[in-house]
Amino acid sequence: MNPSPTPVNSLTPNGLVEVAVTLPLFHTLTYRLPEKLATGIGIGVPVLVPVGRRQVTGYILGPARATPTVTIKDVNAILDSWPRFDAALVPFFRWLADYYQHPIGEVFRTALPTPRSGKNDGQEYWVTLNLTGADVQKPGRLGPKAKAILAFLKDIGSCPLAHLSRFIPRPRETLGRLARANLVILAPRARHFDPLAETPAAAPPPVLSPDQEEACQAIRLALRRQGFSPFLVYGVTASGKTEVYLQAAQEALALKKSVLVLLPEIALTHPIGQAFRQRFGPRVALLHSGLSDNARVDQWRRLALKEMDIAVGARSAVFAPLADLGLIVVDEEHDQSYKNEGGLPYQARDAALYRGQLAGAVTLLGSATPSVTTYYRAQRGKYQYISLPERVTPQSLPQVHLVNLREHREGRRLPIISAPLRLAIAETLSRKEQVLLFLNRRGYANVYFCLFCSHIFQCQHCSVSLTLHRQEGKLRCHYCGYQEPLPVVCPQCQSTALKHYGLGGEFLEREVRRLFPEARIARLDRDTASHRGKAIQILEEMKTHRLDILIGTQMITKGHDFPQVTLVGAVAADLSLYFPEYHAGERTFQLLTQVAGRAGRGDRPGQVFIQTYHPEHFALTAAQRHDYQAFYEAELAARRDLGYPPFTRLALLRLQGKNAATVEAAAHKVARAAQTILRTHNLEKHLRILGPAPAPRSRLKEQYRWQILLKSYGRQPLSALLDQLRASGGKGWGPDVTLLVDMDPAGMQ
Ligand SMILES: Nc1ncnc2c1ncn2[C@@H]1O[C@H](COP(=O)(O)OP(=O)(O)OP(=O)(O)O)[C@@H](O)[C@H]1O
Ligand SMILES: [Zn+2]
Repeated sequence: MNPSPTPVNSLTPNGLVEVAVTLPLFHTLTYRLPEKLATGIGIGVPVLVPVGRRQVTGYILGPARATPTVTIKDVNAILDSWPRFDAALVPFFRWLADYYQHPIGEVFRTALPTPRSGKNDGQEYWVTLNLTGADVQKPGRLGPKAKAILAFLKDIGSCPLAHLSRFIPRPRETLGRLARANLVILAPRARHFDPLAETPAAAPPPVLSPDQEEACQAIRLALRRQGFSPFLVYGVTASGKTEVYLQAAQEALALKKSVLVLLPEIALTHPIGQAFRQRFGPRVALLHSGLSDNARVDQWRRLALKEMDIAVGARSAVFAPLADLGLIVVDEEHDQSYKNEGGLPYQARDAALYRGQLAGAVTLLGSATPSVTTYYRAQRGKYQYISLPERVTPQSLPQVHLVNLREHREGRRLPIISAPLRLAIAETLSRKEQVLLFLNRRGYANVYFCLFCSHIFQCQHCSVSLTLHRQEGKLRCHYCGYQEPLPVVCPQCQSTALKHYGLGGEFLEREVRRLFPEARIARLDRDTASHRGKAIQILEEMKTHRLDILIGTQMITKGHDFPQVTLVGAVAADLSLYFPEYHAGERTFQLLTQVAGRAGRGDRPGQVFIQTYHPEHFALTAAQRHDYQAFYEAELAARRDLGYPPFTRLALLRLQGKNAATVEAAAHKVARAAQTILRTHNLEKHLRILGPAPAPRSRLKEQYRWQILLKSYGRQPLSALLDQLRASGGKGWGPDVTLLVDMDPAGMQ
């Protein structure tokens, strides 16, 4: 198919092009496209350009917007012939840079897969037989290896060289001779990676429930009308949202539009990708950072070249090069994983909404636990509201029990699994049904300390305590990766009375194995799923009932459809309540409702045990009663009182650097500058500046951190302040201090 990038040479008679270079620059640069490079090159093509003495990767955004007065340098080379994005996406990238106050070059660095390096990367050699079947018998003077190769190829015609080498060792030299004799053709081909190759055969689509039918009608109507049309699809767990997305995609494809589906977690892209592949075949691409670089680039290329027109992926798939975008689905829209930390700090759901607006696409935000902000907007009519209040599966929502841990001490001991939960697990196992245990903490214990002098083992690079990983015999920092062997004496008082508290998944697993030695048990968290494919494998084992009990962090709470799970235990439901964040209650309600939603999705009823010290907290009681509305109203009232989103917009200014004193000084300087701007621009009524203060994690990865929180009524005052601030901080805020703007921060940590 034709790559057909929008040609720039026809648009730029003077040969000047605008290039975004992958450097922390807030502006784009102008280069001349030499005649010899100009043919076929277009918007989105990666090029090599000189910046100072360096050669830097950049992307062509279009003809130069203005003719600069300085000398203009030439584009040095074209790195690849196919465009990474088309003209329609350029305004999207500009918006990202602008909204997130981020250097435009870095936007591209975050958004795009890196161009291939190395010559044959992404290509492989194929061997093809160049004879008719009869001729194969003829050539008499060939050695045994040559004959073996021809015989091998006779059956299959052609295959990758690597495949041939598995059967006929070291064939290259012989192949060279055969190629020179025109008996075989040896040529490179683009390597195809198909991450969804193993998709099992499809079951026929179900008969839609009346609610699903109604939802699909509304979405179809919007698709046919064409134009931006955002929806909140609020559907309880197992209400069949996936089927609604599939139906919507069907309609979009019928209208010759492309489809983008976002999921918050890599592990979820796989089953949903498979559901789309089953329905729509090989036009479905899978995009996430867990794929190899080559596979990712290959999927990207096939989308850009319009060989595929459905992209299913995690957060960064929001940048996927889909032309004629008609439908965007953001599943589990409430999920915090949509926020990128590090690099460009974008929120993929918010970015998807903007992309939908630019493309004139129907944009579906789906969740059983919509974020308060999304629900608020739907109530105010900004989004169309679709509700799927019932499960489509045979059983209704599970019964939820709150277990008050205060009442379940066993002597002086506080068991990690209370008696009621233990009994329920035993009964569930005896019925040959499955159990899911949720504990949102990794490792064995997250605090290791000296009983004698109370010394707490902390990371050398971060102001956080080290987590005990007992199996490995290590203390590890969950922020920077620092690790050390498990100490046996306290460095402060030389005592050997070292203890731990704050139990994590590793401990829970040990305990579960002890209590239920017969059960088949696995644990899924970032420790056990560190290598590619492992998470998918564990989830697959769970789905096919080769496991009885799955223990996991938030990775297992949402989206998954395990019909034989009838018991869910939330082991320490309060963990997320203790976070010093304004949305701690929201997060707790979401986690518990989602994990509860994994129970009873098949033929048999489900039940849920939530272990807590705060059974009276509204986030827990609402989760127990499956009462989103009650939770929402209580939460919204609190947000209004305290001036938090959706009533305000937040931005966090983070200052960081290696020297504590300069960072602190810079933080005060920024705060003073912000106050001045506030006064001079009459923004005081609309915006509040809180801080500066040391960040809750005052040191991370050797960087000292201070922060200033901006709370703004409306977006305008906030962007006015940030623009002014950037202008006044032109020369930087202090030696080796960086200022990062985190728009709509996910947390204050
Ligand atoms: N109309 C239907 N009739 C019967 N079964 C259906 C129907 N629609 C979907 N299902 C099945 O119901 C199960 C739950 O659907 P799905 O996983 O889409 O739920 P969901 O709404 O996305 O839930 P969650 O928010 O928990 O992810 C799936 O196994 C799906 O195949
Ligand atoms: Zn650390």
